[in-house]
Amino acid sequence: MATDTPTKASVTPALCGDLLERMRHASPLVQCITNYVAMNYAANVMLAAGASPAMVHAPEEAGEFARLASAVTINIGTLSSPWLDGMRNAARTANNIGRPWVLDPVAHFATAFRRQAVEELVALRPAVIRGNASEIMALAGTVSSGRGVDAGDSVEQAEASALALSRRAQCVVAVTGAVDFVTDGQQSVRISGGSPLMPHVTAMGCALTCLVGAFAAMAPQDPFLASVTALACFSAAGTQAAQESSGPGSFAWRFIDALAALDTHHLQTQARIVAA
Ligand SMILES: Nc1ncnc2c1ncn2[C@@H]1O[C@H](COP(=O)(O)OP(=O)(O)OP(=O)(O)O)[C@@H](O)[C@H]1O
Ligand SMILES: Cc1ncsc1CCO
Ligand SMILES: [Mg+2]
Repeated sequence: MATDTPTKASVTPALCGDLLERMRHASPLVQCITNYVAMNYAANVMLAAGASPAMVHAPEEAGEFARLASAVTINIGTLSSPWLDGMRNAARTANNIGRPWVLDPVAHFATAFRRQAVEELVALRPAVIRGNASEIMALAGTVSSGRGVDAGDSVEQAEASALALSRRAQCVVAVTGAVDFVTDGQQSVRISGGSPLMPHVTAMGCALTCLVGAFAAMAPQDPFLASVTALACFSAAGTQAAQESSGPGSFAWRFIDALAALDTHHLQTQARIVAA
């Protein structure tokens, strides 16, 4: 299908391929504060892609560790007070020393604790917010149908919210689902591919957030390119893995193999990135 279709946006599959190559070569250290569910899968996804993940979240060390990392990712999936302290410390350090950090506002609309935590974290200036459609709609103040960690809305329904959130929070917003949407408030793209099996494997979105961090580490001045590249890698690996999978179990491990085997040329010729 449409391969290297020129986009009005500044991102092309060729640029994504170059960034993948550079990321693999540098293998950036990324501090991933993610949830108990995602930790193992996300670390394996990062290693398969070529990054170096470290799941470091304790409040006593999260801020100190952020100094060592080239990017930080923060996911509130299994939030608790001490974890929130660690998140604050890491986000503050990242800001102070100019490291990009990525926010995944898992089910932030569900409880007052989560809502307040995410409000505070958004104020700490993430470079990218990555979430599913319901999470992004709710964060923009739109009525949404999310239930727990799963989306109840389509990405299409969330696009206007993503744009509004991007302008308000002054960051890139990446909404994922059947066709992903990424915007920095000025330029937007849609990325298609992947597989309907993906929402049936827990923590794929959380792992993707970590991968956005890996690319942001390599392109701190261009979080839009970093986000699109991570999403394009997931789409390409997801399409590939689904061809041989008999269900979500085999898909989960085949996806890791497909990500490790994803070559730059394949990404450059097969990525389906279209200006929105
Ligand atoms: N129906 C679908 N078809 C193709 N790809 C999909 C589909 N749904 C989700 N994806 C892909 O799955 C990945 C994870 O996105 P998703 O929106 O499911 O995250 P999430 O809801 O935050 O997941 P989790 O909270 O379980 O980590 C993305 O790469 C996205 O493009
Ligand atoms: C299932 C689940 N519960 C809290 S976080 C998480 C991983 C998917 O977001
Ligand atoms: Mg999620």
